[in-house]
Amino acid sequence: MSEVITIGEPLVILASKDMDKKLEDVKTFQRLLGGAELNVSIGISRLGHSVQYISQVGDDPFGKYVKKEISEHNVGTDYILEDNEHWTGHQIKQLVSKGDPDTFNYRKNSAASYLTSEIVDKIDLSDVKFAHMSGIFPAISETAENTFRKLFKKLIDNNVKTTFDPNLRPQLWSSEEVMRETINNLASMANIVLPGINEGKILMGSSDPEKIADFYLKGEQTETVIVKVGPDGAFVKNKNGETYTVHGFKVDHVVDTVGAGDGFALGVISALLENKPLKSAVLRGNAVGALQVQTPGDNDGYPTPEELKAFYEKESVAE
Ligand SMILES: O=C(O)C(=O)C[C@H](O)[C@H](O)CO
Repeated sequence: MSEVITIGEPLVILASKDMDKKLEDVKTFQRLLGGAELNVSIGISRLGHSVQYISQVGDDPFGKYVKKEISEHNVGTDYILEDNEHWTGHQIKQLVSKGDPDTFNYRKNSAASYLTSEIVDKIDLSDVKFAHMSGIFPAISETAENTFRKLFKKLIDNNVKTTFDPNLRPQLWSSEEVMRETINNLASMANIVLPGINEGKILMGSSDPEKIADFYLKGEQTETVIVKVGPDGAFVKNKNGETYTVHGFKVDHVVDTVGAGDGFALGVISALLENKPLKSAVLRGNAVGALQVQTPGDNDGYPTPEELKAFYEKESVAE
């Protein structure tokens, strides 16, 4: 039983401790936990909401670490299966003084990529108000894509509100064309679509936020599109043609940009769960994104309710 549900692949992140070193030259790594949809789950839980994370890990030390950490973050593990034939996915990540870090994935044939669609029949949606879906899980294998689509259909049939973050990972797709077609098709199944401007450029050929929004508003289930425009915040357009921009927050020192988009998604979802208006939810998305980029891990900057309140006070804004 939970308010939120999501599906994804957890990754053990081996984060470099050697500043600005190429991945092949790094000598010391720190073990952290990541995976976009897991990041969202961790942040939702930190803000006091219940969440179940659907996935599969290997019967290996990384799988055991991942499951233990997930429980410690108070994220539900009811739908995390164990596969004793495949290993848990992992990733190595650079430490950079500026820009986005280089990453390399060891996730081909991972345990999560073998999560079959039978799991979907076992999922109880009775208390679920939101499901967060992202373009990563359907990219990791055909099996994962089938499971993802079956879940999406069940969510629609049960009137569960859905958010969809394209989360482009070109290295996981067989071609850019397959990525574009699949992601755009999946986006049309979601109520709220959360593309970034760079993703818009790749997926529909424009970096104009309104054009991106208009493109995704054609989706069958889509009611609202929120386009992330980086430090400037986010542009919102809904089916009624209403548009507005919600400002971002200035960050003096960016430590690591990874996890900011997930922070945005969880900020929006958690605020909507608390019946805040969409504008406030988008502001919270921007706030959580800004907090996340100030920390080295993929999810360690997500706030508790008290930390979020303190951030708003410091920024002199009200939600
Ligand atoms: O889930 C992935 O593909 C990752 O690369 C791990 C990170 O935690 C994720 O990118 C953050 O969005």
